[in-house]
Amino acid sequence: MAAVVETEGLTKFYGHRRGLEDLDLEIRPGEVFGYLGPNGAGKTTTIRLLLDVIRPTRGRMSVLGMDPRDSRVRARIGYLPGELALEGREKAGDYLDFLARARGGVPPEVVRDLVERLDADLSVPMGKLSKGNKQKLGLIQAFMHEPDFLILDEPTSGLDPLVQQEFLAMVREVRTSGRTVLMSSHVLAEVEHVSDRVGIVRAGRLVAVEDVAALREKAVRRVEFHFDAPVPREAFEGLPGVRELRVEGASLRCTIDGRPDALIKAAARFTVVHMVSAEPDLEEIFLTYYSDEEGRHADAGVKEPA
Ligand SMILES: Nc1ncnc2c1ncn2[C@@H]1O[C@H](COP(=O)(O)OP(=O)(O)OP(=O)(O)O)[C@@H](O)[C@H]1O
Repeated sequence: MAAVVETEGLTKFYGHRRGLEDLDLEIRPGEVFGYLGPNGAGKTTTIRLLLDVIRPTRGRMSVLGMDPRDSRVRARIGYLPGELALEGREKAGDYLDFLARARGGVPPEVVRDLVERLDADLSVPMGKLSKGNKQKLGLIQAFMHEPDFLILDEPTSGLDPLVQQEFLAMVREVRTSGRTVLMSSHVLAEVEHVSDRVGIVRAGRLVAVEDVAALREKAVRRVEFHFDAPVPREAFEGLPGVRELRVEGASLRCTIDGRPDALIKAAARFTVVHMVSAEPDLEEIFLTYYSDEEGRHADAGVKEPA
């Protein structure tokens, strides 16, 4: 099947300032693509180009197999902007009804269902919406007409953890139905559980595209085993991927790089009473893409405080 997004040498300069340069990107049908980078990396520029809000300095692109200037493209896209300009005294709920009609008559129960799922309070005038409710309204209008392609710019900002979970469930449902999602974020943790692939953009350039499953396999995990009796250190030395090995009496701690298979088989020769394996730290891998030759993190803004 044809790509949902295909760009070739896509470039945008704002005067002399680089917004995006030579982007070659392919987003496949039915995938959730996480588009990651720190502030100012070029994520919003990419999104605005795909939506024909701004025009490229050079390069070419197609969206849903068409030129983004083709007016038929927009109707098949659901878009959540990074910054929603929602002002005025009109009730937020009324504005949503207006959008539902403008999208060719979205059934009221579909809108109601989304309002309930995201626990949105739209009873107030738009100018008085809280940041979280503004974001929810933005999501509802992006999802409600069941578009073929969802473009979500920083979708989880301002959502509390429970609502974030519901949002991620909605994204998974979109994928299950064979539709496609592009979501930007500056935090890997926000997109890694739902993305099939992530693209990492920095200073206007795409520096990597990675399969999330492959990233996870490469990731470093911290592992602990507790046995019913002391174990010999030699039994665990030299195992593939095992580093920082510490054996103290009946406890073993180490990091494991890649598959834990050999370590688990070695441990299984003794009686394991307890085992702890931390989630792989993908953020660590992600940050290596942002390090310069000296290993410093070039963009401190990438990592959010925990
Ligand atoms: N309208 C504009 N005029 C001039 N420069 C711009 C304009 N829009 C973006 N830029 C510049 O282009 C670069 C990329 O910005 P962009 O907004 O695409 O980044 P981003 O990754 O979306 O960041 P953020 O997370 O802050 O939105 C930045 O250096 C930014 O200052």
